[in-house]
Amino acid sequence: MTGSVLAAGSVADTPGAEPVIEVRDLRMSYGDKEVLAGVDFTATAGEVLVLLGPNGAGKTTTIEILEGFRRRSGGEVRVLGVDPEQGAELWRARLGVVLQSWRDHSKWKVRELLHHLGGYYAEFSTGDRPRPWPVDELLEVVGLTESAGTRIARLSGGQRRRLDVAIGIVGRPELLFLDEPTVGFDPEARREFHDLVHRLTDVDETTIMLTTHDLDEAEKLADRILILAKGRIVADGSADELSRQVAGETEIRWTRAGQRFVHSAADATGFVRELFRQHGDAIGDLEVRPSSLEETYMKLVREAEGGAR
Ligand SMILES: Nc1ncnc2c1ncn2[C@@H]1O[C@H](COP(=O)(O)OP(=O)(O)OP(=O)(O)O)[C@@H](O)[C@H]1O
Repeated sequence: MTGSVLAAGSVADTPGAEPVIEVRDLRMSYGDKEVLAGVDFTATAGEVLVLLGPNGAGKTTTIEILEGFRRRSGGEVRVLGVDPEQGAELWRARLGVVLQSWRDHSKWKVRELLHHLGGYYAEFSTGDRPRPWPVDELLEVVGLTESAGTRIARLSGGQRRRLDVAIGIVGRPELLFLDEPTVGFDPEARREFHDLVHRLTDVDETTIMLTTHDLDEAEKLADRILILAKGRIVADGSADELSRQVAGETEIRWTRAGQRFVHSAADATGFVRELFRQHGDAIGDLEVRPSSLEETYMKLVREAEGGAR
């Protein structure tokens, strides 16, 4: 890997300039089956990246490779400046990983478990980032204060997921991976979780990479959305940037003579101009709506899969 664009130390002299995640031409096959066929992206400090893609696209595989839990077939990866396959204990302490629900330790009480796990991070404490997160503060942050003395086996699904998040952040990670974090959350828990994500990035400048199938959630949380399809990143940008990337999707609605009309146009401005030229004052209730993330997502995935638009 010597001489590559990812060579360690290439930008190390400029504090803060080094990307938190750098992925170049990442490839992964399971046996004969190629799941990742050349994935490229970067993440910078404090960004929230949302990885979207159809079932089986390779989102979990990608995240597991970045976490150092899975060996890649090819390509170059740096996470916090380190190849995850070489990641030592100190590197691991700087990462937070929220796995699917924490099933063991069901007899432990919430506070005990967090206190216990947090203990492992004390030796990695720094002036900038005192570790671990004080348990009471952490309980407050994830909304589990009232369940502090509850045995894990007795938590509801949503509370358990909050505990998963608490476990992921107890070491005050610089980079946090969340794989479908809000599955099973009720709307209130979901909103609180979104607030928590914003707090983590605002207060601690934590970089967050998460997967979800909830496009509304993606739109609310993401600084950048990555769409993975057919083994590649087929779109990379904010929700607005992605919708601009997809042409012909602006929806125009209006009423005229008591009737409702809907039309999709690539050149919405031109269409509206023509509409007024023809019908002028007869036009009412005009709405021009850029395509939703769902429409954009569907279109980009279908294009990647070579299907009909
Ligand atoms: N350990 C494994 N051995 C063989 N194939 C695997 C393994 N793990 C995943 N796969 C396959 O790789 C592909 C990608 O799986 P992955 O779980 O990464 O996708 P995903 O995008 O996270 O999917 P979902 O949205 O359904 O969670 C799937 O076809 C899956 O069956």
